[in-house]
Amino acid sequence: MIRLQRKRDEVLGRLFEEIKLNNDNNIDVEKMRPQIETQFSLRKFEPEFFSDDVIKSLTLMVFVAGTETTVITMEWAMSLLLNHPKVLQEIKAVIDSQVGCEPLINGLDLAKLPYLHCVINETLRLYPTVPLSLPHCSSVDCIVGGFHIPRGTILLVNAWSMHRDPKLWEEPIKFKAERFEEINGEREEFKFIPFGIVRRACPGAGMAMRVMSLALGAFIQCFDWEMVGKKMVDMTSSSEFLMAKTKPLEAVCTPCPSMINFLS
Ligand code: HEM
Repeated sequence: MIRLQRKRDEVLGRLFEEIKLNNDNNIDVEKMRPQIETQFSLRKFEPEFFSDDVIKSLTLMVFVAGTETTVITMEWAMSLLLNHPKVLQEIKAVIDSQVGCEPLINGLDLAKLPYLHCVINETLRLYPTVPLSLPHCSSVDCIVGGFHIPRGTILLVNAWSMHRDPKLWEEPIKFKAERFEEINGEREEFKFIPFGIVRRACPGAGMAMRVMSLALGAFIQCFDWEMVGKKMVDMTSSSEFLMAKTKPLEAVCTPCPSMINFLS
């Protein structure tokens, strides 16, 4: 642990030095910029709070909370699409007609691809990457579902079972992305909570949805995807804090003829 922490400190330290060198005399509060730069610029106003250690921890949190969750969800989404080739073809057709071959899909195109958004939501419903969310602690005595919960109890919310509850969802086990076309807002009835809810909900949810849509969109725009052999992709999940696939996804991708110029 100590060795790893030192290594982590070195990497972040180098990143800090680079940013400090580039920006020492050049801080423009209005400009869009990476999170670390923003924190450095805030140090001017609250030097005691924004110490190197605090900035390092906040930066690290974004890596820890943001990378694996996003990658695991994309792997689930791609696996579901391979097992449902018609849905994959449908998205591909929309990308071909709405975005075309060049340039690569960008943020503005996402508004034209609502179905891709539904596919990611349906993936997060069936395979919520953080199935038990993060532990919370009750701040007062309360009664939930008839159970008395004393103040100070550590609580886990089982998003996985809520997302598959037949009382809340029609055909809950079925992959049916179109169900999200009808759901008005992702927080409807709080039955869909892959990012938690309210005050301590995931602050990276918007970014995660955007990054996943862009990456999956680009994969589909650039390549034709097929399963390896005739077997369906194995969808067994691990039972860890982050719910990953037990068997990593293997797939065959071939560059789309129309994208070869762009890709090369
Ligand atoms: C598919 C991707 C992601 C999923 C499924 C996910 C899910 C979650 C969940 C369930 C929580 C706990 C919410 C609660 O306590 O009720 C959480 C917290 C958090 N997430 Fe995410 N997340 C994702 C991506 C990201 C990204 C991209 C970032 C940052 C760029 C991020 C940063 C955080 C942070 C900092 C917290 C802790 C918030 C707090 O305790 O107040 N997450 N996330």
